[in-house]
Amino acid sequence: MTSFTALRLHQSRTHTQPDCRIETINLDDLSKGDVVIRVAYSSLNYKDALAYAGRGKIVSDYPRVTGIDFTGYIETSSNEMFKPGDKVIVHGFGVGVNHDGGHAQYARVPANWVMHLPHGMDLLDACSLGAAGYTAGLALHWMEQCGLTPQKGEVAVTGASGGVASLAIAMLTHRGYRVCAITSKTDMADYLNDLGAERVELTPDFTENRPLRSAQWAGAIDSVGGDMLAWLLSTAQAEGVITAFGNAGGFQLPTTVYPFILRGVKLLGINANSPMPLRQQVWQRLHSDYLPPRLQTIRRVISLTDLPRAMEAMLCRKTHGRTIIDMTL
Ligand SMILES: CCC(=O)SCCNC(=O)CCNC(=O)[C@H](O)C(C)(C)COP(=O)(O)OP(=O)(O)OC[C@H]1O[C@@H](n2cnc3c(N)ncnc32)[C@H](O)[C@@H]1OP(=O)(O)O
Ligand SMILES: NC(=O)c1ccc[n+]([C@@H]2O[C@H](COP(=O)([O-])OP(=O)(O)OC[C@H]3O[C@@H](n4cnc5c(N)ncnc54)[C@H](O)[C@@H]3O)[C@@H](O)[C@H]2O)c1
Repeated sequence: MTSFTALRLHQSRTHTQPDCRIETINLDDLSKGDVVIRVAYSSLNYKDALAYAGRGKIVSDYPRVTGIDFTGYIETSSNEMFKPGDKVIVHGFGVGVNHDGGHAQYARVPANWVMHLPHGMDLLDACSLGAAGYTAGLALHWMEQCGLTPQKGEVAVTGASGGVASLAIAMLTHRGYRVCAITSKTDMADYLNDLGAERVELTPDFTENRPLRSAQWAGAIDSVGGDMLAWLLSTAQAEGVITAFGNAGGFQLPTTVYPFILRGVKLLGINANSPMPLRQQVWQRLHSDYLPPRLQTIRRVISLTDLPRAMEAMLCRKTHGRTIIDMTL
């Protein structure tokens, strides 16, 4: 492993969008850590696409290997928790943002960011879940902690064809929830029905901004933010539970206090960068009762060379499901 291939962003002298290069680098080029991992799979998340485009304050310094999640084998470790060949997953902790990430054949990270895969889980399925599956699982975990059950009523999932949302639909329907998939893509109905959605609705018209509307949802999982999240709050049932983790459609929240004080609606914030004990708890469930079926339908496997094109497509809302990078291709 003297040298290997990586996708790195470099600061551009002329543009806010960084220069993206697939290049040969050495271990010494990577951020520091006591564990070296041979990356088997990494994935494309919205945050990687934002980093690629230089949008938002995602990457703190350059050059930077992108990739906020990955699975692979321990190559070397000076920490006794890990031995060569162990199967592991890494996501969060600033990986791919202020520490080199998973869009490379090798990654080097501190040992306390690394998690063994749940026993029996394979590297491809684990990466197909990745940060996205963890986010969907964490949302479901907190919603159920707040009393959501399938008997309470329908659950809405917005940005429905996206990575987190596709996994959320498969997880929810597998657990017996009735799901309404809300999408702006007219050609995605068959895909969303295949994942188990009972109904597919097009993004509503937000022009009439009302504090409350007819109550529909016992719960909602929102990738979009902005007007969409405000609309979900205004259409939630009494004691409905809404999880917010996304900003794909905007970061403002033009709402009122009425859903909270007249219907007792619960708005839960979801941050996938959780402490390790919570990660381990949710990952165990992702390998048991939360394990979504249909991962093969949700994932598309590409090579590192194809990744810049996939990032462009994600920014234009032309991707669906999860995009997985196989580092051996
Ligand atoms: C997988 C996870 C995801 O996909 S999350 C979605 C992708 N993330 C984004 O789009 C957010 C990108 N970030 C931003 O646009 C900016 O950092 C935002 C949030 C607007 C804040 O910028 P600005 O108003 O300039 O403030 P600032 O950078 O001086 O920070 C203010 C205080 O907030 C903190 N902060 C910043 N970023 C984070 C973060 N990611 N997590 C937790 N805290 C954060 C800063 O440290 C700062 O606090 P302090 O003053 O240092 O105590
Ligand atoms: N809080 C966290 O820890 C956390 C973790 C993972 C993802 N996220 C966020 O969740 C969101 C989804 O991430 P992903 O990786 O699934 O991305 P994705 O691109 O796969 O999915 C986003 C979906 O939202 C849709 N969308 C975008 N703009 C829209 C709009 N204006 N109206 C309606 N739909 C719109 C897209 O078409 C796509 O289907 C992103 O905002 C991401 O940053 C947050």
